[in-house]
Amino acid sequence: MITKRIAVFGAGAWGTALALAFSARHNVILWGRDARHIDSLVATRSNTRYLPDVPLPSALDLTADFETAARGADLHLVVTPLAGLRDAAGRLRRTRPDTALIWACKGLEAGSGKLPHEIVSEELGPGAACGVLTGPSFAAEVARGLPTAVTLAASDTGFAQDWARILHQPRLRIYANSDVVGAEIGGAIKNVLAIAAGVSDGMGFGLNARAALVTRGLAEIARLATALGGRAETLMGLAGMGDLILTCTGDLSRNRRVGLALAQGKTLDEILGELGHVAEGVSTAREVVTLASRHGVQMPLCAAVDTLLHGNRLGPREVVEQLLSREPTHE
Ligand SMILES: NC(=O)c1ccc[n+]([C@@H]2O[C@H](COP(=O)([O-])OP(=O)(O)OC[C@H]3O[C@@H](n4cnc5c(N)ncnc54)[C@H](O)[C@@H]3O)[C@@H](O)[C@H]2O)c1
Ligand SMILES: O=P(O)(O)OC[C@H](O)CO
Repeated sequence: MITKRIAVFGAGAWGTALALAFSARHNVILWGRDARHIDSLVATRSNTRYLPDVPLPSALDLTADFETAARGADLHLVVTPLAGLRDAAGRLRRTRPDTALIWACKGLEAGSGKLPHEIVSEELGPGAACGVLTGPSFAAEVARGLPTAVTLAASDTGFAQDWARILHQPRLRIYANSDVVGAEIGGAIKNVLAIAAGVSDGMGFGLNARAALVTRGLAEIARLATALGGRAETLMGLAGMGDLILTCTGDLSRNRRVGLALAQGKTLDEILGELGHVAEGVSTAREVVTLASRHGVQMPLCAAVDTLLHGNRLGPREVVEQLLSREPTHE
């Protein structure tokens, strides 16, 4: 077994869960940007704000100093919301230009619509040693050691295979893949569709409607991914169908919970205030509509979510009626 020094950036639910899981076999340091939050983790040996009821092992180091975390690590794992990836990659370029970087954030960058690997390439240059960790994985379950399987995708197959082997554990299974675009599109768009599934379930549309939504949603994801150069089979795997099913059906999903609350008539501001976590589907819904239209890809479900979240005050029922009145096409 090879032991590595791993720096995890982002002390929210997912960063904490991954730090905990990897600390079973590696030397892990967890960085958070808020010194007071890190002080509370140090004092209580738990992350009561983002991942309650899970004790942090004594072997897990904690810091609010970015350079301290970055300096000695063999692997830099960025698990901030997507909004923090550009800044983290830029800081790594300055402190550790030789970085091996994996990110676990999902989404399209607000404003630019860029995928995570495009952000990283702009910050670190095109030849950086890097990849994305994604797939069906609720932090609370990984933190409890429940069996989980995810994808590590990198355009350099050797990087994906090497780090998948190093990070793999029996209860956190890691499958290597070389399709970064497919893996990232799967992870980004399933969050938008989970909001739709929450709305549908919250309005009592039933199990048939949810199955239709997941299936037609997967078709939307695959159309966009292939238009951008991804592979259709990636979307049949963990990073696509696997994560879509989990997030559309599992009530641990923050994105699904946004949809459930919209169906109750709550406003987006109220919902995000109460959630206390990031729900990446909210900003990704805006960006995916622009990206899809730029590539001539039809994504009616994602467009409906965007209308509901950011549009001209149509309620869930009107948006669903609009969708149902569309002319059916070939499957
Ligand atoms: N929670 C999960 O189950 C899960 C699983 C897989 C992937 N993800 C992805 O991981 C990413 C992080 O999710 P999370 O669940 O940990 O979120 P979270 O809301 O639980 O925590 C976010 C953390 O990041 C910090 N933060 C916010 N903006 C930041 C920024 N600009 N720079 C640095 N830190 C910042 C917050 O202070 C907080 O500590 C998201 O992209 C999410 O889609 C989450
Ligand atoms: O809670 P969500 O909706 O952000 O989903 C968490 C993970 O992405 C599930 O794989």
